[in-house]
This record gives sequence, C-alpha cells and structure tokens, in this order.
Amino acid sequence: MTARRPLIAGNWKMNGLRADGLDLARTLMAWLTGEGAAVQARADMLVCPPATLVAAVADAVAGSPLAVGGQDCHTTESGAHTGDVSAWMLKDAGASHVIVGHSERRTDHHEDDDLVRAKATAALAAGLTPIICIGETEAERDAGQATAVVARQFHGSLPEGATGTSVVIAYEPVWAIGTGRTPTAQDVAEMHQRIRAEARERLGDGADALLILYGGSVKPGNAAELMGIADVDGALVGGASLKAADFQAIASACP
Ligand SMILES: O=C[C@H](O)COP(=O)(O)O
Repeated sequence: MTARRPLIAGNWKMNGLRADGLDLARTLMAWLTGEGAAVQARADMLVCPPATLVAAVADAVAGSPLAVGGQDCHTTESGAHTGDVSAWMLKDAGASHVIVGHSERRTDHHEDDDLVRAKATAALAAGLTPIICIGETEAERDAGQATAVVARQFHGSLPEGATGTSVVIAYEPVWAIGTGRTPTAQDVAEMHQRIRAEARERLGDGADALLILYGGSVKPGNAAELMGIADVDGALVGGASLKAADFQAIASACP
C-alpha cells in the first residue's frame, strides 16, 4: 500500500484582485513556514488563483512550500484562441498544477469528458499535474445514477498514459459546491472507494498512489470528518480558501 501525502488545494475561482491575492498567498506562505510547519510536514498546500494572478502569486511564493496552479487550460500549446490560456503558459508562469473539468466549466462552457481529457493531456505534456474534477448533479444522485456518472466521467476524462502520480482526481458533487451541503461520510467513503476501484482498472497498482480529493462546501467545521475518511486524500476548497484562517484550519485537519 503506497502512502499518499494529502493535498489541500484552494480554488479561488473568479475572485481576487492583485493586492488581496498577494496578501492571501503571502499569509499562507508565512504560516506554512512558521506556525503551520507541522501541517506542511504531513500535507501539501496549493492555491489556484485566477489566471491574471498566477505569475504574480507564483513569484511571491517562489521557494516556499506553497504551490500554485491554474483553474483551466486550453488543449493546445499556442495559437489563435482568443482569451484562452495554455498549460505551457501556466507552467511558464510558475504553476505546478491546473484544475480541469470543474463543474462550473462543464456547465458554463459546455465542456464534456473528451474536452476535459484533452485539457488534462495538454497539462501532462506541459509538465503540469492536472486536477481532474468529476461529480454528479443532484438530479443524477436522486435518480440513483451518481456512481455510474462519476465512473463514466472518470474514464472519459482520464488521459491515456496517466499514472497514479501524474494526475489528481477531485470528486465534487455538483450539488455540494457553494451550498453548505455535503454528502454523508458514508456516501463520500463509498464514492471515493468506487473511484479508486475504477482507477485500478486503468492504472493497476498505480491506483494506490492516486490522490482523490473531496470538494464541495469543505469548511473548518467539517474538514476533520471529511479528511478522516478512507480514500479521501485531501480537499479542493472553494469559498473557504479565500480566508487564510479557514484554509489553514482545513489543512490542519489533515490526519
Ligand atoms: O473547486 C472547488 C469547489 O467547487 C468547491 O467550492 P466550495 O468549497 O465553495 O463549495
């Protein structure tokens, strides 16, 4: 059984002007190298600012344990794609990770598994770790389709040639994002166990090393329970990652 080092990732979404973003990143960096050193010894922390701040935040925290990621990337390296950002550009800006397939992208920009897989493939080619988001809607859960949907998204979004250490999966039930609602601990445990079983079909024993994050209304008050569930290897945090104290408390809850 491979030991997995948890990852606590903050997705700032479309939030943060330069001064606030830099202040938040510097506060987290100082905490990780000071009061939070014991947390840093057992878990990794990552922030994913909006594209406008990736380079500035990466420069500000360079050399520290705080990692920086993007929130999306294009499928190609460069070209006539107005408004898009390539994985290579994120890498050049100092990112180590990129979120792909977040449900807000799947909904707002009609991204499907094929496109998400192409984005994850581009991320790997650029030397980034893609954090591939999957998760069912409330209607799909109510219809008893949650595990089938998540399994289909997992296989459809996972790039060829992925290994257990080259990608990260984030299970985010859509209905739990930004709502204050979370699945029961048993539901989370069953879904993460199922994802790892699906991963074993594709990655063999490499599935033991795969990080499977939980995302959706993770807060300081529920982090210890969620992070304590078997096969939960960290969190993808939205709203609570915008407050340093809350994000630090969530990271501190890592076993
Ligand atoms: O990427 C993060 C997720 O969408 C969770 O967001 P949330 O913590 O605000 O529910």
